Amino acid sequence: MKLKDIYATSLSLLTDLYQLTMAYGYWKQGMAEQEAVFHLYFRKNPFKGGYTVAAGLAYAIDYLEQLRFQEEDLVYLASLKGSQQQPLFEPAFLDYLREMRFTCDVDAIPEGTVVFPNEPLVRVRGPLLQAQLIETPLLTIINFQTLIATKAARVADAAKGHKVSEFGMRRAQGIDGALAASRAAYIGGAATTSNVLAGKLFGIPLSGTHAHSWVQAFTTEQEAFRAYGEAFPFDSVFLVDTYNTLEGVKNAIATANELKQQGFKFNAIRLDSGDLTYLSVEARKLLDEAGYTDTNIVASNDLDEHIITSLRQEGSKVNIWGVGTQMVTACDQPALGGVYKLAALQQKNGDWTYKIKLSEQLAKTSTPGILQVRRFYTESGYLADMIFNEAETLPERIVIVDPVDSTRRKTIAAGSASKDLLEPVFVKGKLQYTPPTLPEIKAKAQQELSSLHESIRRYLNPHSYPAGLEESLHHFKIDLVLKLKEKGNSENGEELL
Ligand SMILES: Nc1ncnc2c1ncn2[C@@H]1O[C@H](COP(=O)(O)OP(=O)(O)OP(=O)(O)O)[C@@H](O)[C@H]1O
Ligand SMILES: O=P(O)(O)OC[C@H]1O[C@H](OP(=O)(O)OP(=O)(O)O)[C@H](O)[C@@H]1O
Ligand SMILES: O=C(O)c1cccnc1
Repeated sequence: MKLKDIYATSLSLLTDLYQLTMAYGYWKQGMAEQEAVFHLYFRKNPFKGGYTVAAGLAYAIDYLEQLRFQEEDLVYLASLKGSQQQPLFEPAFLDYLREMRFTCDVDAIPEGTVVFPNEPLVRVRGPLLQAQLIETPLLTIINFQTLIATKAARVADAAKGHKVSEFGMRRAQGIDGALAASRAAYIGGAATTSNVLAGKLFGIPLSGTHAHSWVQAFTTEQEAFRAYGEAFPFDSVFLVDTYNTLEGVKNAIATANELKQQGFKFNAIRLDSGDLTYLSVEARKLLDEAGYTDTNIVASNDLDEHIITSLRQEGSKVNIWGVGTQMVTACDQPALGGVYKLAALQQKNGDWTYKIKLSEQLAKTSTPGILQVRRFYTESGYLADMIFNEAETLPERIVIVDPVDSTRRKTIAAGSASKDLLEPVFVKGKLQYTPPTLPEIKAKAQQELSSLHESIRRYLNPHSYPAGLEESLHHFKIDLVLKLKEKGNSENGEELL
């Protein structure tokens, strides 16, 4: 298998084996077409933060649009054997998969939206077999991009309006990790990427400086700067720390002076080691004294939101931040714990049976229903989010209950402005949604983040945004949990309304 073949292959087998074994089981039981509702949501904001930025929907749409079992996929599935060397799947099931077309309804919260724990980012309604099959790919796409967009939003917030350049490809989790991270980091707040393929594929603006090896390749540092400056008279950034940082700044200034007559524009220097506050302050003095007051100072070296905050508080003169490893790998929390849970199943008579997954911890108990998220807001920002069952009538008086601590409640004044966050994306398998462009998604994320109170955006013990269950849904869920516990957990987690 060559790399190019990986990128050309059908993605229909990009799922866990158990999705296919369950699909086979549902098909054998005659349950394949039974209408089901699943929700994709996470339980905790990443990085001990107060918010999350949704991302990855455009990838998920592409995945769902191509979902169709190809002959090569079916040949592979036909080759799979069980422990007694018997075929894992019978041919008639593979014929079913061959004819299968995606026919689910998918509703999703648009990319760039600020979201909170327990809110369905994606709701899938359709034939049980199909809706189950797509669990793993939806999670792999949405979990990762949402995580990285959130990390990037935190980094950009720390930079307080300074440009953040994403430099992460070399440390990213493989090729797709690098590409998806560049996309998500751009959504979250990075202004540019160094990943040229991400520039080509997604239209993200590129930026870059040069490496230490460039300086090492010449006899002297000044020769290296001169050569680079001649090659890029308007776009050079000199990396000044290969030997001695402040001597490097002086060499950069001398080179800029030399090339001035040729119209050279002294864009920036980059610092990549040492005490970035001290060195940036000293570098700024040298640059200003030489008349280069507009020359920028880029810093890199394992930066994250906390180091950037600290450097800013220390009075650093850095005004462009190159951030790689920590942002694209989300080093301090390398996965978002998004899950995909069955919440309702339709009976033959058309009635819904609501489903629940119990857990010892209430926080991990899923929410039954056909859920929607309603966001209440005022002119000055977001007020609260309510998760409710769209299939039931809402009471007059709106009370939102924290899903983990039911003593925390918020009553919403009648007539408050609101919008529902889940939007139709696929209707009966047909795409009905025009995905916004990447710059539009990025702009939305910026606007959304600015609607959040500062106390929710802070890193340390952020205020928790009121996002919870509509009161009657909360009661329904708790009653169901209690009933199931009484039955000793041995019976199906379900309730007919
Ligand atoms: N003034 C500062 N305040 C807080 N953190 C800083 C400051 N200056 C640099 N840092 C951070 O401290 C860490 C320094 O790491 P380390 O000591 O490994 O780098 P270095 O020795 O300076 O450079 P390198 O190993 O890349 O040559 C980096 O994450 C850097 O961003
Ligand atoms: O530190 P990051 O946030 O990941 O930013 C990207 C890093 O990649 C480059 O150096 P590289 O890591 O190749 O070498 P270095 O560690 O010796 O600087 C660059 O000089 C940055 O330091
Ligand atoms: O352009 C840069 O300066 C760059 C790119 C990738 C990694 N580190 C730095």
